[in-house]
Amino acid sequence: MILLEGKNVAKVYENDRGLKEASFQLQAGRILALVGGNGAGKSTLIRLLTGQEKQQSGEIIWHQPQTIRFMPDDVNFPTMLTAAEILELLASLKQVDKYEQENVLKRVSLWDVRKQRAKHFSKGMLQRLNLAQSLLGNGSLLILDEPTNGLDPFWIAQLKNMMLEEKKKGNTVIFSTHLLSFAEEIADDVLVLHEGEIIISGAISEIFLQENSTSLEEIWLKRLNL
Ligand SMILES: Nc1ncnc2c1ncn2[C@@H]1O[C@H](COP(=O)(O)OP(=O)(O)OP(=O)(O)O)[C@@H](O)[C@H]1O
Repeated sequence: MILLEGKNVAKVYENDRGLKEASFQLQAGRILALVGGNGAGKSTLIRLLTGQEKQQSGEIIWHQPQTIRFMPDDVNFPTMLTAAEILELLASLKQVDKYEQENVLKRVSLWDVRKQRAKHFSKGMLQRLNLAQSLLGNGSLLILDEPTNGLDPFWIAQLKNMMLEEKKKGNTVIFSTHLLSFAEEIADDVLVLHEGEIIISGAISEIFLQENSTSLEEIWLKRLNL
């Protein structure tokens, strides 16, 4: 089932970077990887999907209205607050009760340190708090911008499980990453961006069949004639 369609969607900044006339279809109930190098346009596309920015031209047509849960890549928590206070603040915006807050803090192993101020947290702990806030609530579309940033291999494996749990519940997951292997392992669909343009898109299994390859890296390099 189609979740949304983008038709010639463009958001180009003054430096001529951003997203250039992208057309795409995203499927509901699946895991989609937005892949690309630095500055490829992944976060720009995510900001358009979350409504943080508006495209300059083209349109995004939602076939199914969604409540979005979002994990940004550049979160600035008020670190004078404790982890529990930060989560409570964000939970109140989503009207999420104490029980769910406790569950989610346990899920990311921050329950024992919930009374510590976030300024004493490591990068990985802050990223887990960021993940925790995105898991709160019932939004059927979970968007994660570079969720593996700062996470060690154990937590990357946990993150994978959480994403698969979301899919099992019937939710849609969209995430951005530089890590092709992570995308291959977890995603059903992929959209590869390069300098603001989509160079590969579709179901990963079908792309592998068509390209007679089982490596996104190989296909990506071939597309770029490298
Ligand atoms: N607010 C902005 N003003 C000017 N240029 C911007 C702005 N936001 C993004 N850009 C430019 O658009 C391009 C795409 O940026 P974007 O953040 O979407 O890339 P990305 O694929 O998420 O990259 P990264 O992996 O490095 O986070 C970049 O070259 C960046 O310089």
